[in-house]
Amino acid sequence: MLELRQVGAAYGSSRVLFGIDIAIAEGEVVALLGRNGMGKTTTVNAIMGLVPLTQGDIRFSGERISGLPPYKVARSGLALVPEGRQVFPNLSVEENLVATAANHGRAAAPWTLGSVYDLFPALTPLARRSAGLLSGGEQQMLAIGRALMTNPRLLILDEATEGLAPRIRREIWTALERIRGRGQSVLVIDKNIRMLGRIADRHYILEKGRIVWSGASDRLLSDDSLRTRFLGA
Ligand SMILES: Nc1ncnc2c1ncn2[C@@H]1O[C@H](COP(=O)(O)OP(=O)(O)OP(=O)(O)O)[C@@H](O)[C@H]1O
Repeated sequence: MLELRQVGAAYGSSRVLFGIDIAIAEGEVVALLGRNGMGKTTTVNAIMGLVPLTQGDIRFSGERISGLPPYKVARSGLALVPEGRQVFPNLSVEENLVATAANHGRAAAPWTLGSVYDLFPALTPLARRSAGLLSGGEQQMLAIGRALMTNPRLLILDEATEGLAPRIRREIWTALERIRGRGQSVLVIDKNIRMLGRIADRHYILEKGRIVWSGASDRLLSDDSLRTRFLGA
């Protein structure tokens, strides 16, 4: 469904990605791993059209999406929950959820307000509260809920559990398991290798802008030297 072929990207003259190949099939949950500064966020920003490519191309459902502006990439059925959870602070929770709602992926059983509140019950009593007044964890749930309401064919999560209290992290991981259970395709960046090992089908490890390893969860979890070498974990 998503295919990156020899993707390169740079900020000005500073090259960050050097010919990356990634493939995600329909219904797969794939993790992108690597230490800080290795190019994970740049990769997802390149997918979303937020960073221009210096080489290679990106295809989604067979169509070339590299070179398209971000709104067209989103319309093709991709949704990114960026680092630092971006919600509209002056809109209520419910207004945030409906503001960009759509069915870009033409889902047969689309996400609705009801199914998002069911996924994140903590949001239900907050429906009318301004999003800017929510805690960090509630804002993250809202950011994920808002992305789901666009009914993306591929959901991309960049550090969705970063900086949150353990209880909230657990709620988000549980929600991700349920999202996965609906057959949603997901590309996820996170530092929690154990949880990713449970949730993701396959993993890619980025090191200085290159994919240095890819494989299934059991291989990642059983190979201590691999994790120490590339992830410091
Ligand atoms: N807007 C920018 N302008 C210039 N350089 C940038 C910019 N954003 C990131 N970089 C650099 O690109 C490299 C890759 O950064 P990126 O954010 O993609 O890494 P990451 O793997 O997502 O790391 P982290 O976990 O810290 O977010 C780093 O060396 C970073 O300093």
